[in-house]
Amino acid sequence: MVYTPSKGPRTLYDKVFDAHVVHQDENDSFLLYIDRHLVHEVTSPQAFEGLENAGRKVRRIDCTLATVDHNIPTESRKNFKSLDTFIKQNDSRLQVKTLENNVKQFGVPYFGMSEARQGIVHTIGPEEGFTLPGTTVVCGDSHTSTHGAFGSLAFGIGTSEVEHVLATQTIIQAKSKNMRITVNGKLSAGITSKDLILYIIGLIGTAGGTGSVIEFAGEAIEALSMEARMSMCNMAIEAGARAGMIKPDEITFQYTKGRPLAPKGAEWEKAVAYWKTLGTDKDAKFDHEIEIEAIDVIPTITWGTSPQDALPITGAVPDPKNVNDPIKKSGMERALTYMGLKANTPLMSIKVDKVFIGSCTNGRIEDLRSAAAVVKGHKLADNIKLAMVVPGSGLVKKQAEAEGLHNIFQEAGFEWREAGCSMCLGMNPDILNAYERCASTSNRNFEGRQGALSRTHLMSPAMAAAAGISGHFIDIREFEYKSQDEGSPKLEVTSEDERELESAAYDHVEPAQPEDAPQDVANDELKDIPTKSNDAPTKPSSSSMKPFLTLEGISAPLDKANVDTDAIIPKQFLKTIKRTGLKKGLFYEWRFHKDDQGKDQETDFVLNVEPWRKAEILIVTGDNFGCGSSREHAPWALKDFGIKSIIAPSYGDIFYNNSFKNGLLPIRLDQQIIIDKLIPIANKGGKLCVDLPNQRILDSNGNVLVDHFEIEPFRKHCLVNGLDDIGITLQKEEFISKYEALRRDKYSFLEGGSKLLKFDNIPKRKAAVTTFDTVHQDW
Ligand SMILES: CC(C)[C@H](C(=O)O)[C@@H](O)C(=O)O
Ligand code: SF4
Repeated sequence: MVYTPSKGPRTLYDKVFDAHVVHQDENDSFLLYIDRHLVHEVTSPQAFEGLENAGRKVRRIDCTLATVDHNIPTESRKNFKSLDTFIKQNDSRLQVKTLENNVKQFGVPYFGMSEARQGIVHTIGPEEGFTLPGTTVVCGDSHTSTHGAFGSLAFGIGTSEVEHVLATQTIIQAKSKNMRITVNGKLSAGITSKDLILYIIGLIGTAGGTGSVIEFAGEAIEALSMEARMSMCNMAIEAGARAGMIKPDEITFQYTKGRPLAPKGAEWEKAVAYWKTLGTDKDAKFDHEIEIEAIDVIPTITWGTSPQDALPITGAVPDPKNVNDPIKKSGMERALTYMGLKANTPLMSIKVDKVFIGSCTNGRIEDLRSAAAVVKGHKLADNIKLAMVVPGSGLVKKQAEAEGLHNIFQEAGFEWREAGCSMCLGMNPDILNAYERCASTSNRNFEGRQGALSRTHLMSPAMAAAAGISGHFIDIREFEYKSQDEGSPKLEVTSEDERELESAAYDHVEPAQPEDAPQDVANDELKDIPTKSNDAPTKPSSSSMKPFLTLEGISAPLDKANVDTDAIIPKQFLKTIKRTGLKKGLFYEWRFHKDDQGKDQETDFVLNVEPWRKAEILIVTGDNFGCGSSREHAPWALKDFGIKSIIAPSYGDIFYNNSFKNGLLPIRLDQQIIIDKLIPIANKGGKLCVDLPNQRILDSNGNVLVDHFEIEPFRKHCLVNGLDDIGITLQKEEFISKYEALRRDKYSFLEGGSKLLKFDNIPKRKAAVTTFDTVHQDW
């Protein structure tokens, strides 16, 4: 179907969406062109494997950029010789080496561990100018929303979609709703965008943005630097939104100009002229509008196990006694127990064990500057067991060192680390021990996130640094700085300073490379990397789906809200390079506890008890099932256990999407209907029948319990026919090529992409890691 964008006033999201429609099908499902695809080691192995098994290539290596971030140790790389000696955890090493093998095989530009430009995907994209205004950006990672700070449409995808994008450079999408959050007035001195976004999530909740793309607008947003805008959009996903976006403006252009991959000369002018047209039109309609007064925002931290558990630092731990909703009340009680907190305790009296400054939310140069300004001249409090600063990228680290920030941190007792995700989710050795309390600048405080039974409090870099110095949470506005004399602390950086420092960050000289990196990766013995899956009878690719028609099976109740994907499958199970074998990890922290010998023992969690051990349908009473991370391991684990359908009031967007790609049917139903009609049956372990063709739910006697549930026609079509998305999209080659021709002309400033990256340290003849000469590959 030919797509005709609306002629009326449009939002920023509408405009970027419209500019990328390759094809619209009858069912209101769109094929969107993807300009930028970031790849990391956790969510890509199965995608590359699928590609290889189907004999497909990466369609646009110039639109693809890979790096390693989640699994890598953050200790000094001075003695880095090879991945074999440096990464001690076998599964982490395997995942990193698998990516190195894949980028080599498929010719994808890649920043490996011996590259100064390596870093967290969401830090390196903007740094390199790979992320550009008005583009579509995807990555197998939920915090891809970060890039929306440039006015790009940026969202996280699952592994099946990573494979889809690698193969076709497109993605199948439904149009989201438009939501605008306007922040009027100016933020008070010392209040950061992290405080603001925590405040917003506290207000609208982690499901507040579900189904929507949020545009952040208003005077306070326009005054933010690009890095501060990135922290905001980074956490849009924590508000349940598909993406967060901010209109590109002079601040955006200044930040972007001169980046290695930003357009130059006439192409730059052409690009800016286009980018200036992207702002929301005056009379454009939003489905939801929220207005906030900046003056109301004060330093904000979280107390519980969800980012929405945010409170002003002057507040106290909430009391479940004051809550009527039974699901909320029990969630609050559980969070208090988990966090080891008593109701009504003033937040500022809570002591801290560890401090983590870093992550894709707050691991950029401005974040480190504001933390260093706090730390300068102080020492860590005696009760702090560990405080670490982990720059978001090698270039951030270099810049910080050029400014002497590392000395400030180290003199105060902080550890100064190498770039990576680190303790944000602890897939590497940086984890909290059980019951340790951490002041963290990351974005998620889920149970077990930073280590089993760990306790995370989210806050801004300045607040985390101040907690380290004080030993307990403290209001940054009352903190006594010692560094006024030298022009520090800089809670705000003037745009002039900023420009100078930013350009310095990219004016780097490549460090001398260790002998066997990365040009010699080709010679590395990648013996432990299976290039083909051994344990599956059929080759796994996204095409191996059985049709879903009716399902009759035992139903199990789950009386919880905001079940995040970290809870569905904790991080330690993400290190697999396969799609199978994840049954043990499903709800791991809830299903198992350790006995005295450290062995796993089953708890009385519902899925450990007969008859629910054989449950095929999960009935969830609370909202927002599967929120958080984009890990497709969540539906893989559910399927591996035997769950084939989930019924809940609402879902995290990415999880919802990922489920369909794996033949797992998520059904949205009104909470009251679930509680009244389905839960009584599930509580008894009774059977339910999901009839997808007729969109209804019956009991085992054939009585209709729900005579209609909604499902998008395209998704239903694919499920009942067992259709493979990639196969469907490949039939639209004609439209994709046509779009690419238009793009080469109209958006010529996007051409070139990551293939323009220079790897000065890699002698041409040995450039095995990347093959830049093939831009458009034929199928
Ligand atoms: C590993 C990845 C799938 C995950 C995400 O999607 O967010 C991770 O980055 C996280 O923060 O939990
Ligand atoms: S949220 Fe944490 S783990 Fe996820 S990409 Fe960002 S830094 Fe990495």
